[in-house]
Amino acid sequence: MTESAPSHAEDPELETERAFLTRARTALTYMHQDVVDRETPLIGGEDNDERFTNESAIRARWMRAQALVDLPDVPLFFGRLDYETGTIEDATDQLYIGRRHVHDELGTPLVIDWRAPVSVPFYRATPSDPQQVLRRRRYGFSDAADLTAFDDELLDQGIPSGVEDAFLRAEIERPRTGPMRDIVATIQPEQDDLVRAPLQPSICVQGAPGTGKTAIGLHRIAYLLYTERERLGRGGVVIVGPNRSFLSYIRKVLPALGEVDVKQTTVDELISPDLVAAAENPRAVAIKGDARMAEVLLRALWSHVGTPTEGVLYAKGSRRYRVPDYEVQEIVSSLRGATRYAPGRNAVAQRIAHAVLVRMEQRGESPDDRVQNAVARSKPVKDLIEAIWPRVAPEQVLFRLLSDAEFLASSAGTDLSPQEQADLLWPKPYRSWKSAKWSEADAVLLDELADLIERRSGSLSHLVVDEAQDLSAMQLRALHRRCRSGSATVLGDLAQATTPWATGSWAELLDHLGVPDARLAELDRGFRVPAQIIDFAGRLLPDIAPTLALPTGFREIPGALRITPTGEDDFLDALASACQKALEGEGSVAVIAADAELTGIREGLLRAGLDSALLGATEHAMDSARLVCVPAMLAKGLEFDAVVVAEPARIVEAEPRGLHRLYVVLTRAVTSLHVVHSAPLPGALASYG
Ligand SMILES: Nc1ncnc2c1ncn2[C@@H]1O[C@H](COP(=O)(O)OP(=O)(O)OP(=O)(O)O)[C@@H](O)[C@H]1O
Repeated sequence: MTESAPSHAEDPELETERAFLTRARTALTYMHQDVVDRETPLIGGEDNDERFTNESAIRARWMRAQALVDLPDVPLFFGRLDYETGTIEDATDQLYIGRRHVHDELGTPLVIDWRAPVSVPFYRATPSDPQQVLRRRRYGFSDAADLTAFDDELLDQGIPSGVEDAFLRAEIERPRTGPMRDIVATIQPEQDDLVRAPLQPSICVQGAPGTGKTAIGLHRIAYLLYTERERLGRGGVVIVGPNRSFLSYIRKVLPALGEVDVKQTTVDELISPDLVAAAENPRAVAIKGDARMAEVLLRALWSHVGTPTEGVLYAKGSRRYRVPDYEVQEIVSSLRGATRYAPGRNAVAQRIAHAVLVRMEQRGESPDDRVQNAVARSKPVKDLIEAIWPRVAPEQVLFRLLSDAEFLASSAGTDLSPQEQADLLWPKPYRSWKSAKWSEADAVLLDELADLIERRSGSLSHLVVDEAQDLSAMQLRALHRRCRSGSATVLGDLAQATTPWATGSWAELLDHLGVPDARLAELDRGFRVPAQIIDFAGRLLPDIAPTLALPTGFREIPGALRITPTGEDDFLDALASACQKALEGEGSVAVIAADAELTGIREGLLRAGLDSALLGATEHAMDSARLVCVPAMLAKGLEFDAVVVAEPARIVEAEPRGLHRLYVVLTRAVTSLHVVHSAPLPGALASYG
């Protein structure tokens, strides 16, 4: 806790609270040891079911033990609610609220999980609606998780704390080192409403930078795993983030909340984990992400089904049965497009076999189902199907589309312009579909084709999609296929959409994701970024997202924003001194620049005398180095105490949606932003001053 929170250094009550903390810690250690020591009851036998049951039991015990590990730097409780005697059934009238449930050796609860219904008033009670709470106590902790302070609100007397904001502020301003922390002690009511929203309907949060979207998504998962563990356990939960740096940044939040079994991945890894992606031209990537490709693929696939010109002649002993060409044509055209492609082949075989059976019956025979199956598998039927409804792999279809201009044109119809078709074709085609190298955008198309050929089971129970505004229609469709009957938490900000294939509207995006009825909530109270910085970056909004409201900053910090114009020759010196200045403060520092400039900037900073020990090699050094160089393309979702932005004009020039990218870059700072530029500031920023 910083100085802004109240301190009670010599207070005997503080000593009592500390003693209680020690007692709770001991109890947790006991709970953990109990799970570790307990034998897992295993069932005898070695068949698959029994082995699976035993493995599941061992894993469940391991996970429980993991969830009960006491993390030394994470306080066990952060608040207390006092009720009038007798208000809460089966519980004491004083509840300590913490990250997980802790009980003593007799089973008496010591700390109540923040997710339990009785904890809700900690987040929602107000002096005007005390929800039967007499007193709400919040605790302050040192970075080493020592209890250092507390503050009371006497809600029944309508006395607000007066320092509630100070707690939140102190929490936000605690210097950043390493990965993201949980916000469980200070979740705000508008956030709590989304965290505790029921599993259905899905929710979609449009939120300005730093409004807590990512935090909400993670806490919501922890909450849902508490209230709906069984339903979610069936299919599992997956969090999809924009890239590995981001996933590494958020990796510790759920474990700190006791949840150690949630998969966190990127959309590319989820769709095609083993792909060694080939590079490709950005215009092709944008077209491949467009929803029109779904129609193009559908046509391309079904164009493999031909029109039969001959009937089938089936022989059994000396007898011959003929199904004429027009009847086979009818069968094929009634099934074309009516099922998935692969089951369609079987259906055609069965229908032809049935037509043979009818002829057998007409001759007084009495064939049964076995005969029908034998006919369906017979050579003449199989040969016919191979000729008119051939087996195809997704790769074969896409290979033809990307290498054969005529095939592409006939599949594209009027959906793609001639220029778009030209952009899609490989400049140098591969020799065969087996030797083709696929890009990430291709992998999504292959996924779509695979589903058109054979339906995917799509068993996930819940999907959290962070930075969803950047996903293409085709990626969203691929995600939907993995979670067909589940629900979703969709998080994003249209103003931060930097991909050329971004859909641009929540309605359209939710439709592609298969959750058109999701509840849409908008957040505009920014916690990360000081007000002056948000106001500065917000000048870009009328150009990049005119429909969105201007966000507000929760905090003002004097001197939070600095802008230094320089000449070209002095640029690196000015940048180095901005870094030195930023390093004088506490916490993490990032220099963010256009990707292509970064290596030069890093070398320039070292030449200008910046201590190489302080300077991490890449953004991956975030856990250890004080100062990291971050390419603008990877800044999304990250945050640093101090940010130095080098040459915004270069960031804007580097890509088609460069102004959106700049908006992302300018909103990463918790405490200070220093912009150093030799070229004029882009867009509406130019007139700032
Ligand atoms: N209620 C809160 N209490 C303390 N800290 C908070 C709270 N809400 C948000 N924060 C902090 O503000 C910062 C921004 O939160 P988060 O990254 O979740 O925002 P975001 O909306 O996802 O931002 P962006 O769109 O820029 O990625 C984080 O450091 C988070 O811990």
